[in-house]
Amino acid sequence: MTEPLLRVANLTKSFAGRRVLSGVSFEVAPGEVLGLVGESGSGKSTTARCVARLTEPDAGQVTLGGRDVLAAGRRELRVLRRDMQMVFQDPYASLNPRMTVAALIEEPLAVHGLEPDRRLRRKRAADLLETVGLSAEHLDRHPRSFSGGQRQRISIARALAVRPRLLICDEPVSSLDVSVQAQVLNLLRDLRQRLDLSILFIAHDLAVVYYLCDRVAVMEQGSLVEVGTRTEVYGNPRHPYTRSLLDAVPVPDPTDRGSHP
Ligand SMILES: Nc1ncnc2c1ncn2[C@@H]1O[C@H](COP(=O)(O)OP(=O)(O)OP(=O)(O)O)[C@@H](O)[C@H]1O
Repeated sequence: MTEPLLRVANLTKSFAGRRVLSGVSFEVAPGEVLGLVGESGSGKSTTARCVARLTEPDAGQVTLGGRDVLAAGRRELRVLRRDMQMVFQDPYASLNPRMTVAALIEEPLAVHGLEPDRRLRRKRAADLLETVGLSAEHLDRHPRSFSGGQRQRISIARALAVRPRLLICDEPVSSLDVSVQAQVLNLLRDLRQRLDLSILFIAHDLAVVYYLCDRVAVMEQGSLVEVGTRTEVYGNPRHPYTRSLLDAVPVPDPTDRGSHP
């Protein structure tokens, strides 16, 4: 089996004495999309934040490409974070409204010292906008002149600027209208293939996860209760919690589709 890109083992976290994560373990292979599903409050965002070390877990291991994320010092953590970029739920909150699109996309390049030449940085920002389905003409505009879906495309361009190997997407389409959700999901699906990206994709919407993910991990009250391929989990859920999640919403019949989205 291929070496996983991301390996998470026994992640544990409490806030103010209340256990929020209890021994969470999973892996993401190179080029794989793993969906993390579960009800609100089950611990999905905390898991993502612990993986990127935006929240310090109490215990557990996280390795990215075999490198220990939780033991990394400041400099090494910066390098590791370049390889795992996050896309958040709310593109209205995550993009600084005072910055132009060019500045927003160029900022991570400057932070990581990746493209010192100003002209080349701008060229890269223009290319990235086209990669996410926008146009270089948008470079000098501010986030306020874009719709929610366009802003999420800008967030994705910003995340891709440093050429990460892993995208951690925390509910990236749940603040968008349904028709726009489909466009952003298509973009992620396309990017994953074109750039050979791995994605940890967090969502409470099971249909969205079914559409995009190869494997699915189901989280209940801070524990993973089931991990399997999309077809296994949706077609033959083993855990009662997974069954109750699936019963609550209409999800496409997995036997209707091929094995790959
Ligand atoms: N910084 C924090 N301080 C205290 N409690 C927190 C903190 N962050 C998260 N929690 C609590 O941890 C639990 C898990 O939250 P988390 O956001 O990880 O769940 P989630 O599955 O992502 O839910 P949602 O879909 O609503 O974001 C919740 O009860 C939440 O209130």
